[in-house]
Amino acid sequence: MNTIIKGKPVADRMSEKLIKEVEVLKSKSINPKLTIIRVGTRPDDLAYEKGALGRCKKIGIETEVVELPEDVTQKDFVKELKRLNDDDLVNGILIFRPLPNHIDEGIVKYEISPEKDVDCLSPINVGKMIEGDKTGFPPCTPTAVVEILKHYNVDIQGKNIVVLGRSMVVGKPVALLLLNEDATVTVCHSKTKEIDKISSNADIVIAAIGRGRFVKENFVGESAVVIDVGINIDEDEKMCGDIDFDNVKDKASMITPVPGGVGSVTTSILAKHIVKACKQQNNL
Ligand SMILES: NC(=O)C1=CN([C@@H]2O[C@H](COP(=O)(O)OP(=O)(O)OC[C@H]3O[C@@H](n4cnc5c(N)ncnc54)[C@H](OP(=O)(O)O)[C@@H]3O)[C@@H](O)[C@H]2O)C=CC1
Ligand SMILES: Nc1nc(=O)c2c([nH]1)NC[C@@H]1CN(c3ccc(C(=O)N[C@@H](CCC(=O)O)C(=O)O)cc3)C=[N+]21
Repeated sequence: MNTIIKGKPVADRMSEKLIKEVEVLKSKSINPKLTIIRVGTRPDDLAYEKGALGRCKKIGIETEVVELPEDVTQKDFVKELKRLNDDDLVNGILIFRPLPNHIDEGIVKYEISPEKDVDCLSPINVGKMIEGDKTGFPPCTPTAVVEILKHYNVDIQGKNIVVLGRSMVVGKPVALLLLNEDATVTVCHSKTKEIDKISSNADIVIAAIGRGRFVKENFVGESAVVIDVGINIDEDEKMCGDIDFDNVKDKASMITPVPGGVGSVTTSILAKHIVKACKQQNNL
């Protein structure tokens, strides 16, 4: 028996709570605001932008997109970022990644104000995440994974969790967040040997490798919980995850779909971070 665990109920429950919180802020003449910095028009970025703007609008969060040309200089990029850091009306800044090659993320990450860094680009927020300091902002997608597990009452404490992928965007932070929730975490990557054996021993498998339908039933133990973070486009232009859903679904006890899974919760976490940043900046 398996249960398909969808993102929408998680996102909807979070939204309801956020709508009320924003109403309270607005009654005090405080208007939470997100500013997105997008360089160029990558389809990935545009997909996320559409979801984020829609979600914020529903919740009552103001939004603005600063669209910079593909050939924007590093100097102009940083100038724009500093302007937003100094703008008291902007509570959260989201910079789409990856940035073009000529803009050095290693410099940008030290420029964004940690108080407005709602998707964990700043090393200050990375440090807070490692320490489990709740005043920071862990990245939205890994936080969405933890939120889904908690929403569906999946035990995390003491469980063996295998994370497939070790990027700074998903794999590494999700492993740290789950470690902070008292799981025993194993992180696998492209150099891991016998990855299917390791993965199939886990109580919970989290896939974030960026390869469409790569993970088959031999990666999944009987009754494991399977969380699919992947967003890929297949040969038929259809969105699919890193998990081969049809191949795995009967073996898993719970499994997230793509679309309709983790991706749909990511934008709610972003909205939650904006409200949190806004409150912190207003000493509430
Ligand atoms: N739902 C959402 O909101 C979001 C979804 N995503 C999606 O999540 C997925 C992962 O994204 P991201 O982390 O940025 O991707 P990256 O390409 O940055 O990282 C992929 C990771 O997977 C590992 N990997 C690649 N191939 C294999 C393999 N065959 N076996 C084992 N490990 C492998 C890589 O290992 P190594 O380090 O050794 O190279 C790397 O650590 C993508 O599909 C992306 O679209 C991303 C952001 C948000
Ligand atoms: N700093 C930064 N953080 C990111 O997390 C980040 C980024 N930059 N750059 C771009 C990629 C890509 N990405 C997507 C997220 C959701 C959808 C998506 O399609 N979401 C749908 C739901 C998809 C589903 O249902 O699974 C929605 O919001 O409605 C797509 C792409 C985030 N990224």
